[in-house]
Amino acid sequence: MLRTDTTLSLFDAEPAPEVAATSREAVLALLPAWADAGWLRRLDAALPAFLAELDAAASPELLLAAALLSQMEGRGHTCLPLQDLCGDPNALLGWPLAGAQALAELWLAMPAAPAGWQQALQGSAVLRSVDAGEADAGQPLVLAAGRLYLRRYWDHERRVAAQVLDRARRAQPIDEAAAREWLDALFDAPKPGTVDWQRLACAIALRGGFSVITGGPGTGKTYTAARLLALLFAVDPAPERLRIALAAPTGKAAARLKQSLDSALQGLAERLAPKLDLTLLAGRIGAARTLHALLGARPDSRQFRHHAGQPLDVDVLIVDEASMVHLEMMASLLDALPPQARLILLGDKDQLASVEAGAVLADLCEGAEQGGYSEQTARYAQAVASISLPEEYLAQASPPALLAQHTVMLRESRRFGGPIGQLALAVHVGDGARAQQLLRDEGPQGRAAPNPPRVGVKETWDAPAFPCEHGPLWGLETATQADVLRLALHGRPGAPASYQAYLSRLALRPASGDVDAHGAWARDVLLQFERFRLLCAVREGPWGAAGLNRAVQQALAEAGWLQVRGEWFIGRPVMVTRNDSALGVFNGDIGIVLPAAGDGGNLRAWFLDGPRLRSVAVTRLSQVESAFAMTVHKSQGSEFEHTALVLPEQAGLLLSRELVYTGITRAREAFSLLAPRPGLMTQAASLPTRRASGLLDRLRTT
Ligand SMILES: Nc1ncnc2c1ncn2[C@@H]1O[C@H](COP(=O)(O)OP(=O)(O)OP(=O)(O)O)[C@@H](O)[C@H]1O
Repeated sequence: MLRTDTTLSLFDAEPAPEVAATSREAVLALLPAWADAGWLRRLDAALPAFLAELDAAASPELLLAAALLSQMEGRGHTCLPLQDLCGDPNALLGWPLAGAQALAELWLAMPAAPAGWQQALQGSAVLRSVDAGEADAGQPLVLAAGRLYLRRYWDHERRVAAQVLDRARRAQPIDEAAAREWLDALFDAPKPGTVDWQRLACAIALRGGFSVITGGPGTGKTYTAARLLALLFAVDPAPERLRIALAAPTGKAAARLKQSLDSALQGLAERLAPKLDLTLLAGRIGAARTLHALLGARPDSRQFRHHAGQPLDVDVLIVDEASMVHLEMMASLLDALPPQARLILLGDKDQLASVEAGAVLADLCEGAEQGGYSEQTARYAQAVASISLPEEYLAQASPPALLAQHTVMLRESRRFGGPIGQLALAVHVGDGARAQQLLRDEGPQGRAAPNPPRVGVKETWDAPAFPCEHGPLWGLETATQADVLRLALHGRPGAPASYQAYLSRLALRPASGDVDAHGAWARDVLLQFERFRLLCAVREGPWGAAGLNRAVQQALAEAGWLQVRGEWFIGRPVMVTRNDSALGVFNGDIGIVLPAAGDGGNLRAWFLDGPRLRSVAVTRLSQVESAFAMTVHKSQGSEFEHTALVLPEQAGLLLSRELVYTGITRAREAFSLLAPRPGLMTQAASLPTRRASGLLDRLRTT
């Protein structure tokens, strides 16, 4: 289940002196030292101390397990599976050598099998054993199905699974003849011997209260969602009252969803006229919002305005970029959705999960590649969508999993067939050698351009020119920070988009006073900035987002491109790091600091939400960071003409297959990889991550 990449086994450590048992005091004494060494966070060491105060009889096993659980939760896992803890603790925890050795010594005094752990954990006043049938008395820890949870995450998992399954079971009444007629109108006639997965996705989403449409970049998730909305609208008995809402985890992803849906609906209008008036449908679709805004986030609170007692006013909710929706948010969303409403999740199951705990979409889509459709689903697909599902997509297990009957994976990319798609595929299947070959060999076949001119840049950036023989893909596996800076400012042959595009526009500020021209200028600067981005695997260090932000900013100041004066200066790109619903800015929003229109305009951060331009006085923005470089995590939901992925010297478990895949799929026309030493990408491609969670087991219902 979990990655087993580690080369060190805990038990390879020097044999430690025989330790028969340990005490709670001994464990509590060790943990702060482990936090000092960086193997645990302070928080992880503080939790057992707190639990020991609540329960003076808590076992040493419980205190150690609580610290490890807290650390796991900080890395995105929702629980500590005892089986994996006993099987390969090192692979589970991913500690560096010194940490693994320290743990190995303590390990000798710990139970060797899950049953031993279970016994040592049970009976404490701070733990509720669901397996032992204990009642809920508000205990902070929960032991269920051999997994140790922080109470909160156990509760979220339970609620998400119950809600998803309930909604999937809630069959919607269907007039099959009408559905067939509309699917024929919405899609071209099925080609014999092929499966139109988009058509199937619409048919499947029509019959349940819950459905998932997954697929890689450009496979037509939004295109399909537009057709699905038209279908739902067409077959609804009272379409004029249908309330449709759109949402995504970030403002940018929400704006993209709305834009793509609008253009897909425009493309459909002619096809469906005069049978269906899509302007009426468009009028029923609300603005695309962030999930926080949709649910009604309250300042400094985890509670939302909408919940089961005050549900959302919606009949159909489409959530895009669902891979970024973490467990807690999914639980809140499902709670707030009226029971009869339909939820349609769109997303790429292979992308990185959110930084927060849980990988809900990946769990929901387990087995989506194989289909796993029941005979009943196959009959329905034939009757309603005229699709004959090949044997290989029918369920091997009997009875078939319920959720598979509500999930469709789109398989043909319309935008990503070229070299970038091939590279993403190679990484996705773990073929690092092929990925490297693509980065080395992908020549432009005549498209080579000379190195772009270098303007106003210090000599240090002018190391030997980047090679000319590369097209959309390029990798430099012995890169220096100067290479990264040079690429950021000049691009490379085959991929000219760089920060130079927006920097050169900064100088074109129109005469003061002309508000329209000022707005057009701000828009242009923002759009040019969005053409290129440096993405990092990590935040800290010279190869991390924070380090590169400082380096790029300093280099641009030295080169005279930016007049850096204090924190706020014209041209500083900023990323919002905390939702502020009062200001209307949300975590992940990217803006650029520019003056307000008018004489000596005060500095404002300007943002683009799709076509809408807005600005916020910089004095009101407290939670932002520079955005020349950003982590791959933060880049989800965005695409850039040219994306450069910078890998760090050391990233431990952070450097995963999903991270590199997500970085590559942010590139629209060109992708560059910069790494300080060879082999990092191959290593990452061989390391798939699976987050520990009990959701999958709960969802494996038939
Ligand atoms: N069946 C189809 N026929 C023609 N064009 C299609 C079809 N499906 C998708 N497209 C086109 O392919 C492009 C990508 O589609 P779309 O944006 O819906 O993909 P997506 O999976 O939502 O992408 P993303 O990964 O960016 O979210 C769009 O230009 C869309 O119009």
